Amino acid sequence: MYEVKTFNAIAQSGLDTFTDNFEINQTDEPDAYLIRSVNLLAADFPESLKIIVRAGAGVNNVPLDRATEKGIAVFNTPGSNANAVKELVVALMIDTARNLFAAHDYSNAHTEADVSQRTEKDKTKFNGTELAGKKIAVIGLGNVGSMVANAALNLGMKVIGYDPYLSANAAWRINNKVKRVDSIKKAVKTADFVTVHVPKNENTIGLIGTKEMTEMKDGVVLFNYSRVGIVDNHAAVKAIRNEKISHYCTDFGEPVIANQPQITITPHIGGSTLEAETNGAIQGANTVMDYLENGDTTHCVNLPNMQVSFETAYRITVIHQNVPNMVGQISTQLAHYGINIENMANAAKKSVAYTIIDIDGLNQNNESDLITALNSIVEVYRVRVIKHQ
Ligand SMILES: NC(=O)C1=CN([C@@H]2O[C@H](COP(=O)(O)OP(=O)(O)OC[C@H]3O[C@@H](n4cnc5c(N)ncnc54)[C@H](O)[C@@H]3O)[C@@H](O)[C@H]2O)C=CC1
Ligand SMILES: O=C(O)C(=O)COP(=O)(O)O
Repeated sequence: MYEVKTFNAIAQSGLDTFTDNFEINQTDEPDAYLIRSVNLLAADFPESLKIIVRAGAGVNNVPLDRATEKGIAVFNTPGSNANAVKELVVALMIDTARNLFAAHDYSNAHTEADVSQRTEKDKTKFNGTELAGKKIAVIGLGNVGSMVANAALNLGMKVIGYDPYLSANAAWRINNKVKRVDSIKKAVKTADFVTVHVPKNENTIGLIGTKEMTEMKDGVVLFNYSRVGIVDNHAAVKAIRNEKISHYCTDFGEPVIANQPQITITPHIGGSTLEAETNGAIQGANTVMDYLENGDTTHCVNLPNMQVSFETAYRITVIHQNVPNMVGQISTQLAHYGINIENMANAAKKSVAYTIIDIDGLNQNNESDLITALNSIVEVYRVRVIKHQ
């Protein structure tokens, strides 16, 4: 029986996905965390913890290097909430183009009797523009960005995309009418709307700052539905004052942008739909089960992605440093305990590697000695022995 501790609101349909081999509880010694936006950057992890699954996209709330060194695999559920973000960005583009929030506030501002009078009175104040024919720059063309780009094309917009690290899979999803360019400057130069859909990391903090805003067209509408800090909010406030930006929409409030008519702040609700929460929770539960029962690492963000069919009675998995002679050291220990390897796979991702060893026989008396011996290899972060279900 594996124990799963949850943080944040995890959809019941996801919790119901777990089989009887898993128990959801708030134990201090869980095998798995299933989380959303909880900030774990300063958290201590219990020794029992083997996997953290972020139901959603962004893993900037998890200390990835520290998790790796503790032998904890970290996963996300890519794409599970992308459509929700896309629809919100499209809604806000229409809102800003048609002055929807201001029009709503105007109609309701006074007494009930005023509402009908106001219906015709000042409507020219709220004249808008249409999206068709306008240009949008999409920075980051992954799960969310590709959907925003394709939706914008369907609305009759011209779309320019910038993503220097685009995966082949993501590239297939993008309509070939999206014009791809090789710099942010080229992407934003003539765009009426600029939207950013990149992960938050050391390379993307301040990705859109004063310099990039200066390169934008006067009157641009800017969106940050990625993370706080990817767009420099201080620079955005200045650019609004200078009439460079006409409206800024973001999912991440900060005091510097509070209570300003040209700034729309939503309280991090990009992925908050019934459908997205359901997708993320079900995908997350399946990920927890697959890793704990099979050792597979599809969509793992800190280990190489491996999927090896589990045909034998036992599987040994080892998370270790990516240095020479690891496979040699591991197989020497297995030989020492008289264990014959049926199948072995090894892959690396930057400084970390993952080895899967399938075996048919394991003397139960030797199991803990074997684990101790493998764990005593200094470059090893974690060893697990999984019994075939
Ligand atoms: N507001 C909300 O509720 C939500 C926010 N997000 C945020 O949006 C981000 C993107 O989400 P997904 O599209 O699902 O992730 P993704 O991983 O599918 O796509 C991210 C894309 O950004 C690209 N990229 C990375 N660095 C870049 C750079 N410097 N310049 C241009 N492109 C760059 C990558 O190549 C990738 O194609 C997440 O990391 C998360 O922070 C995601 C979902 C919900
Ligand atoms: O998936 C993401 O990256 C999100 O930002 C969604 O966050 P949430 O799960 O709604 O707290």
